[in-house]
Amino acid sequence: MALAIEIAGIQKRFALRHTRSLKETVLWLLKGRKGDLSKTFAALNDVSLTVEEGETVALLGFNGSGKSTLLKHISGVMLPDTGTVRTRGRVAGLIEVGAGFHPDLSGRDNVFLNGAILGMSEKDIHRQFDSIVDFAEIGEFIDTEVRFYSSGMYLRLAFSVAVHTDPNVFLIDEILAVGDEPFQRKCISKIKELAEAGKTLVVVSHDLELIGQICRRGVVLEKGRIVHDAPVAEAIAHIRGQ
Ligand SMILES: Nc1ncnc2c1ncn2[C@@H]1O[C@H](COP(=O)(O)OP(=O)(O)OP(=O)(O)O)[C@@H](O)[C@H]1O
Repeated sequence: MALAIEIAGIQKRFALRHTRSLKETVLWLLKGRKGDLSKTFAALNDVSLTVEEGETVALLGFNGSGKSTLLKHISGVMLPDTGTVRTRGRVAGLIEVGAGFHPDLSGRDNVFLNGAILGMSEKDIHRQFDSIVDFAEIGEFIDTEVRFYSSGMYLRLAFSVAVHTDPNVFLIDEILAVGDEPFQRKCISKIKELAEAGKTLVVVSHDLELIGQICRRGVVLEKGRIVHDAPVAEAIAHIRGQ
């Protein structure tokens, strides 16, 4: 099997923003700005992960463990400080609701904008347009500017565009939570369909029941490091401390 995702030794540091006292700042200036005034921490630390084509992987871990940051590196919206991330084929999904949408454009224009960002040709988007709007159940609101959309409506349109791009690698962050129950069910069955069609899935969720249904493999992160990589039931048991 070919690799869909290959992550080698990545590190990502963020600044810990906290207010410095006037004294600390003056001392720092007097010392000729030597040293770093702001502290940093590693949100991802020496993370290596390979995912084969067709695998369904859950990223698990407590709040702040680095799951979303890792997903953003796979999608390419974030770059590592060191190490490499390689993906094969078209990568799409839902990481942040509304990312890639322009608030002043209508739903219709955003379908074209977002579809293009995700690598669809204009012809493809025209061909799929009705199906995208049908799946999203946006109806007559398709010509409304998306800044007037509710978060659930954003999610519907973004999810619908993403699944219609025919991605090789599909990424999903917690995001489904803003959809209502019928739409969530519809998304979950679509995600299962993608998995059955041999697409690679990487899912971040605290809903362990759902994760158990969708994914076969579970990767557990703790303070920016991978601490467990196992069949999903085992990874879930690890998270639950069993
Ligand atoms: N752009 C950023 N700038 C600074 N710090 C960030 C940034 N993005 C994430 N972080 C920090 O990196 C750490 C990991 O965040 P991340 O969102 O990846 O965690 P997570 O495992 O997805 O958490 P949760 O389960 O709460 O969603 C957190 O401490 C977070 O505050």
